[in-house]
Parts: sequence; C-alpha cells; structure tokens
Amino acid sequence: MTALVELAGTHVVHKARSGGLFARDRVYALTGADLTVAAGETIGVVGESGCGKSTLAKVLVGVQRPTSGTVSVRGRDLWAMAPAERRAAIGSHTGMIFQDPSTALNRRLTVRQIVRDPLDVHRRGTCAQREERVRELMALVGLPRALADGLPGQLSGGQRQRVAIARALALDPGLVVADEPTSALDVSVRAQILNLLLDLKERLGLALVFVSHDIQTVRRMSDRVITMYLGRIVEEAPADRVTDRSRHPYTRALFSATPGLLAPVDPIPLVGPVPSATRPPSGCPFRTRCWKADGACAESMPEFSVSYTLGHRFRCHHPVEEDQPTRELVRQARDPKEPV
Ligand SMILES: Nc1ncnc2c1ncn2[C@@H]1O[C@H](COP(=O)(O)OP(=O)(O)OP(=O)(O)O)[C@@H](O)[C@H]1O
Repeated sequence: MTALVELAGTHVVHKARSGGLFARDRVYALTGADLTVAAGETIGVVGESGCGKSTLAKVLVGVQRPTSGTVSVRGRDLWAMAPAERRAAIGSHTGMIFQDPSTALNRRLTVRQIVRDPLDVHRRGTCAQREERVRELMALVGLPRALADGLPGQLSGGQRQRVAIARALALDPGLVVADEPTSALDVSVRAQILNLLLDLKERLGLALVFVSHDIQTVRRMSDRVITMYLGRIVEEAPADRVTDRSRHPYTRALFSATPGLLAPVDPIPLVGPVPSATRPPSGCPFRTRCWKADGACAESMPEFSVSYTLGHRFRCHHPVEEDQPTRELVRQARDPKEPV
C-alpha cells in the first residue's frame, strides 16, 4: 500500500483558550498520533466531543502545524519543506471539506470563482483550461451549470456542500478529509452528500478520512475505524469488526451506546465525565472511567498491540476478549467486582 499521508508521534498542544494572556494551561489536543492513510481507503474517526478528531483532520491536511512529531506527504516531511513547497504539496495532495458550508465558502464569490480559486492560486493551466475544469468539477458533484454565477447565499445547504466538495477536488488530490460534512445539513440531503462522497471515492480512487459523531454512518462508510479518546488514538479496527469485536473497552462502550448497532444491548455504563484535556490522567487516559482499570493503567500508557487480524491494533492493558459479547461487558461494568 502506498502511504499518501503518514503521522508519526504527532502532538498538538494548544494554549488554553480561557486561560488569559499569561496562563500556563495547555490543551493536549493530539498526543503521539501514529497513522498511515493509504491510497483509495476510507478511514472513519470516532470519539466524544473534544477528543481531538478535528485536530487530527487538520493535521492530516496541513491546516494545523503539529507541536512535535511529523506529517509526511508521499514520504516527505511536510513541515520540513520550504513554505512555498509546502503550500504546493498541501494543495495538490489533500483537500478538506468542513462541517458548515455556509461559513466555509466566501459569500461574495460566485460558485465559479470559489471552485476556480485553487486553480488560480496554484496557477494550473491556462484561463480556458481552468474554466473547463470548473465545468468538469461542477458536473462531477452534480451541480447544474446554471448555478456557476450564483452566490453561496442563493444556494441550498446541499448545493453549498457540493460547491465545497468541488473546490476540495479542484487540484485532483489523493486524499480528501471530511470533518462532519453533513451535520449542518437537513436530514433529507445528508444521504445524498454521503452517497456523493462514496461515489467520488470510487470513481476517482480517493482516500477519504471521515470524521463524524454519527457512528452508524462512519461504520457504513469506512474500511477502517479509528477511536480517539482525550487526544489519543486508542484503537484502529477494520469497520466490520469494530462494532462487536473491538478490543478497547472505550470502543465497546461507544458502540454499545449507539442505538441500532448492537440490539438488543444496554449501553456499557461509564463512570464520571471525560477528564479535561488540560489535565489528562497519568497512564491510560481512559482509566478514570474504565471498569477494568487497575494500578498498571495509572502507571503507563500501553503500547499498541497488534491483534491476530491484520489492521487491528489497540492500546489497553486489559483488552476485551475478541469474542466477548458486549452484554457481558455491560454486566461487568455494572458490577466491577465480577472477575474481568
Ligand atoms: N485553537 C485552539 N486553542 C485551544 N484549544 C483548542 C484549539 N483547538 C482545539 N482545542 C481544544 O483541543 C481539544 C480537541 O479539539 P477538537 O476540536 O480536535 O476535538 P473534536 O473531537 O473534533 O471535538 P468536536 O467533536 O466537538 O468537534 C478540545 O479540548 C478543544 O477545546
């Protein structure tokens, strides 16, 4: 498999927003992320709000510079490149689709100008070739030609997201990262946009990284699913195993709480809230809510273990047995004195 983009030991640490000018608080938005995105695959990213999904997405497309660690695009360290070279690499290899097309698109530009913008910035082809490419892209995402001179404010939410997708595809990138691409849209058009993304992925051989709170959709769209917790990737599993054969207790809990996936089973009860990303717990970040946690979990963050099945890895001192039914875990979590 050719790696399009690769993260190695990548960290993102922010200054806390609420802390004031001289505050020392740091937000550990992404901690030690290792990830390879290969040509043509779809990776779904799941986890609770604030766990670092958007940060991971932005790091993959070069919008967010990591505090440490590397981001390699086709084998070359993105942040070791000169700025002009980096901009060219980001533009030609990656595209990003944001959650809300009404804020992501410049309201004063026409559809034609928005879709053409990356071609102008990266000086692709002649003027006539750029116009031809805009027509091609609009057709590709199912936008009628008549909308070329319209403004974003004159379009429906679904049409605006199609414009954003056309712009993301303008330079023919190998990887498109979609961060909650349908959550700002009416329920009736969500399926159309998801189907469009899947169709484009097939037709263009794109790799797709898909971030969403909608776990059912992530599972349906993806080849592999990544679970994040408090800035860390804690599990990576093939999509057809992640629902009921995942090994990390947190992944099992997350999927057990998603209606319709594991019926009939109650959600695994977790104790307490997600800790603050400014003060993550020592060792495994999930230990404060995990029914399996013991002293070892407070001591160290386990390394990734590789399961029997290729492409499945997880970081846990006390992983769930592969064939252990989730309803058994619900019982254990309700009565932690039961042997694990
Ligand atoms: N620019 C920033 N400055 C300070 N903190 C930030 C910044 N960007 C993100 N964070 C914090 O980093 C953590 C990870 O944020 P991120 O947006 O990646 O999470 P997320 O999983 O995408 O959340 P959601 O699902 O709610 O969109 C959060 O605690 C967030 O508040």
